[in-house]
Amino acid sequence: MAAELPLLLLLILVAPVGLLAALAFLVRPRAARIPLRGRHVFITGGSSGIGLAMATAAAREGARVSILARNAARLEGARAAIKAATEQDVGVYAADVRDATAVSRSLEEAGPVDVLVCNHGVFVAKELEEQDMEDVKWMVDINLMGTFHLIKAALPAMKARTRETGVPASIAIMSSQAGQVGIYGYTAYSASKFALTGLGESLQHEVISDNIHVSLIFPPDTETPGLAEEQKSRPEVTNIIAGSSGGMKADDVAKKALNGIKSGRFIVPCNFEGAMLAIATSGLTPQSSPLIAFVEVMGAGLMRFAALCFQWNWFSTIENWYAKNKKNA
Ligand SMILES: NC(=O)C1=CN([C@@H]2O[C@H](COP(=O)(O)OP(=O)(O)OC[C@H]3O[C@@H](n4cnc5c(N)ncnc54)[C@H](OP(=O)(O)O)[C@@H]3O)[C@@H](O)[C@H]2O)C=CC1
Ligand SMILES: CCCCCCCCCCCCCCCC(=O)[C@@H](N)CO
Repeated sequence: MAAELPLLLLLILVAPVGLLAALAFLVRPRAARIPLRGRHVFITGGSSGIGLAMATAAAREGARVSILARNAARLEGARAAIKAATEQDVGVYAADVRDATAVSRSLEEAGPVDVLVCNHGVFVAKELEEQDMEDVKWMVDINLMGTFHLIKAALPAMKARTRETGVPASIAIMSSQAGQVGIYGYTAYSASKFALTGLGESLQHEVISDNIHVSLIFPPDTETPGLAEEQKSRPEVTNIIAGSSGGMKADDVAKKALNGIKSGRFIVPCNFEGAMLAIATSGLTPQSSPLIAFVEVMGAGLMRFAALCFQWNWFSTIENWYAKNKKNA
């Protein structure tokens, strides 16, 4: 026994180092740094909430920022607010992401993009039975189809630009923690956000040869005008379950998002629960960090167990709520 002890200690030490070395060789795509200073950052939904916070932070870092949204007055308000906060002038484009022609026109006017942030998004939480199909279609059209329109329109010039400059570019997509796990009240919204993961994973394969890195950002409930509006009608059960992940401020989400983009991360969690969710749902997602890959490999079983505990808790919440409110009586 005493003779085997050093051997055992050696194994315990060597095994993780060996795994880390293997992962350093394995992980793909290769890590990249994507600078913001002096580059063109185009942010949809940049007139409010998370998009406005990202536009402000990017301008502060010395990027040339363009923002796109529908409401021209809110765009002008955002332009003034960013100017006041950073002394930078941003370009504003009034367009609806559902209108492919208007999106193309805006991108043409704005010029080639280095960092495309598809952040626009709409959400109304309701049980599917209570939700009109118009609202389902509205969320899918804006959150999913709008993102397709943007990427289709921006990609050719982005590719030409990376070829010309050799500096990596980024396509960032704003998902949600409701894009990692389905939640009561979010059938349409979650579907629109889960779809973005499929879009992003496939797209990363297609654009890696052009030195373009895709980032998917997964915020929890975040204090924004959009959330304030949503909370007026969000089902109580949705409120309780969404409360499993700590709420954030838009500025903090913006900081996490921009850091993720700059380090070329594919999955960008925003808080501690988000980090757990990222491990639990890592599946076949691209990963450029050996260290995070190590945590994913080691944490997979434990996070699956944690996930089952969360589901136990959520199903209990639903059961209790229905019992109390006699919905099924
Ligand atoms: N706040 C939260 O709790 C969370 C939000 N998210 C996601 O983050 C993103 C931003 O959310 P948040 O900041 O709360 O949203 P807000 O409602 O505060 O802002 C939404 C922005 O998107 C724009 N927008 C909406 N529809 C369209 C459209 N059809 N065409 C062009 N622009 C549009 C809005 O401008 P206008 O109306 O003038 O077009 C506005 O600038 C969304 O994708 C959301 O799903 C993810 C997790 C949590
Ligand atoms: C393995 C361990 C798992 C750990 C924790 C899981 C917590 C999940 C909470 C999900 C919250 C979803 C909020 C959606 C916010 C949103 O997008 C809306 N506000 C609309 O904008």
